[in-house]
Amino acid sequence: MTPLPVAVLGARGRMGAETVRAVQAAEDLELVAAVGRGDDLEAAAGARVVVDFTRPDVVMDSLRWCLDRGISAVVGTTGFTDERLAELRDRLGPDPSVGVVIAPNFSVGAVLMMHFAEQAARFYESVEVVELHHPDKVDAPSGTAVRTAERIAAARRDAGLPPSPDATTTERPGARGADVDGVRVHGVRLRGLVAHQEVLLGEEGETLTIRHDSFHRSSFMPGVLAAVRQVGDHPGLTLGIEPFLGLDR
Ligand SMILES: NC(=O)C1=CN([C@@H]2O[C@H](COP(=O)(O)OP(=O)(O)OC[C@H]3O[C@@H](n4cnc5c(N)ncnc54)[C@H](OP(=O)(O)O)[C@@H]3O)[C@@H](O)[C@H]2O)C=CC1
Ligand SMILES: O=C(O)C1=N[C@H](C(=O)O)C[C@H](O)C1
Repeated sequence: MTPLPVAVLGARGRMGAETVRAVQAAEDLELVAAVGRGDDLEAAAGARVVVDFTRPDVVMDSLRWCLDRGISAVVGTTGFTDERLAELRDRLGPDPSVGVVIAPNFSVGAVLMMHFAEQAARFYESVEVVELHHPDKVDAPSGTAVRTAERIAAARRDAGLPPSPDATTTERPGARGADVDGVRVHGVRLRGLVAHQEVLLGEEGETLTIRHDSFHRSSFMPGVLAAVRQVGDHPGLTLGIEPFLGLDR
């Protein structure tokens, strides 16, 4: 079997370096380029799949480059707005020949945490999200927290639930977190942490806490490799790795 040629962008970063190691260790994959800031992107031209763990401000240029060359992409970089997704759908066109997977979180536990939170959302009057990360993270709230809040908000809307109760009338800016689709999201940045999230749900007399912890970036690799192996069979835009885990049914 010929190994699948893979390039990693952001290869000297925290996630990129972990991905380089994971691709090198996989017998069915071949690392053909490890591209960091300042390197020529053309080095990745021989890849069938590009993995991007760079920065929200550079990822779109890399994706345009991939799509212009018919290369599939697996993207963990955060910062995908509706406008960005619309541009990608537009570029992929009605009959795409390549796939783009954009996942806010590749860890199986985090995907399950979002799934469970969505299931639980309709049963509780109150819900808030707390995301906790290492202090070198540049974006807040995390992409995972934004996606979790959006999914919770949609589930609450479908169930006809009103906004979570909140009597706050005076507030220091930020004290109640960010409002994401009507769900409060709080961010913690603390040395020693990697990537963690709690979804707190409350009803009269009880609470439910759904917590996920990534203690090491190796936790993201099974999801990254599953997406790399399958993206070619999923032409067009795929959001999240749920289809690769059988969680979209
Ligand atoms: N989906 C998921 O499961 C996960 C997603 N992430 C996301 O992935 C992204 C990266 O995270 P992380 O690895 O911690 O961040 P890092 O800052 O450690 O890595 C980003 C790397 O990209 C490099 N870079 C910047 N510009 C370019 C460019 N034009 N071409 C190639 N490389 C470039 C940076 O170089 P330099 O430092 O020199 O600027 C840096 O080495 C973030 O958006 C983060 O939120 C993180 C963990 C899991
Ligand atoms: O920057 C990180 O570290 C992480 N970023 C992603 C996010 O913003 O959700 C995924 C994970 O939380 C780690």
